[in-house]
Amino acid sequence: MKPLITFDDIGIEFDGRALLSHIQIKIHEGEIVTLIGPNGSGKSTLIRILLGLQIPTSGEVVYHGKTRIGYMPQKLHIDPTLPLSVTDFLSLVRKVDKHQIPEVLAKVGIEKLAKKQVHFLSGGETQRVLLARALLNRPNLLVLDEPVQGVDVNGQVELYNLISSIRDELQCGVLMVSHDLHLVMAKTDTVVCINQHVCCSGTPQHVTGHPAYQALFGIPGAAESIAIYSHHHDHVHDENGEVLAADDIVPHKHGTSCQHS
Ligand SMILES: Nc1ncnc2c1ncn2[C@@H]1O[C@H](COP(=O)(O)OP(=O)(O)OP(=O)(O)O)[C@@H](O)[C@H]1O
Repeated sequence: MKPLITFDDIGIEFDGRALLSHIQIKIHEGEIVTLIGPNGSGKSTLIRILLGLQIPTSGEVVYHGKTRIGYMPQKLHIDPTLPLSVTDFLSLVRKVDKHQIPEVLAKVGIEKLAKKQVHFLSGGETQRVLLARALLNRPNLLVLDEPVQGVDVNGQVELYNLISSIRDELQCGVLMVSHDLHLVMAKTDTVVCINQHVCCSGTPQHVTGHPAYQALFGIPGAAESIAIYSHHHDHVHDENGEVLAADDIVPHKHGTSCQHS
């Protein structure tokens, strides 16, 4: 598979503190890469760096050839007093060829909503409109920041299936942020877990093949709430997110104040 972009040793600091360090990720044509990580771990910042909206403190994004990015943000922000149909909304995209609009609406399965006001759309319909917008101008890299936000579980599965079939059809690369590895797993080629640095990465099978992960996913009902970031790490972070050297890891000593058994 041909590489599309590489995050090459990306680092970024805010207020003198490292948020991301030495991030190395390559995305290929036809590959779905899912970024997971705790809240505030820098997933959206990494996407902002890719979009050129944030300058990294170190490293660079390498674009291998011509990259046309289609971006789907987390949420749709539109003035609720503004009457705007789905077609009007998609027409606002810069340099859009309006003839493409019915085509992208059909691709995401909402051609019937072309004239509907965007404020009256359901959560799932809104996400499909945002996906349709990302597909305008024929991208070869789709960047999706939490594409299933505000959608019920069945709708989430449908959206992941749709993203996967779009990838199959367009052979584009896909980089998406997800909070739910459990649902997205079947539709992902590569999972990258970031928490300041790349903690672990590989196929979902590789990540979920770990005994600690399997133990958590094996408990019905527990998976959704606790298993998302539960894979094994070969290192320990301190309270600032820094990786501790082996010598600095102090084993826990039980005492009278312990609240556990
Ligand atoms: N321009 C900025 N200046 C200062 N701090 C920033 C800036 N941009 C992001 N941050 C901080 O960086 C941290 C990471 O934010 P980011 O949105 O990238 O995390 P995330 O992993 O996408 O989180 P979530 O899962 O909650 O969406 C946050 O604490 C945020 O406040």
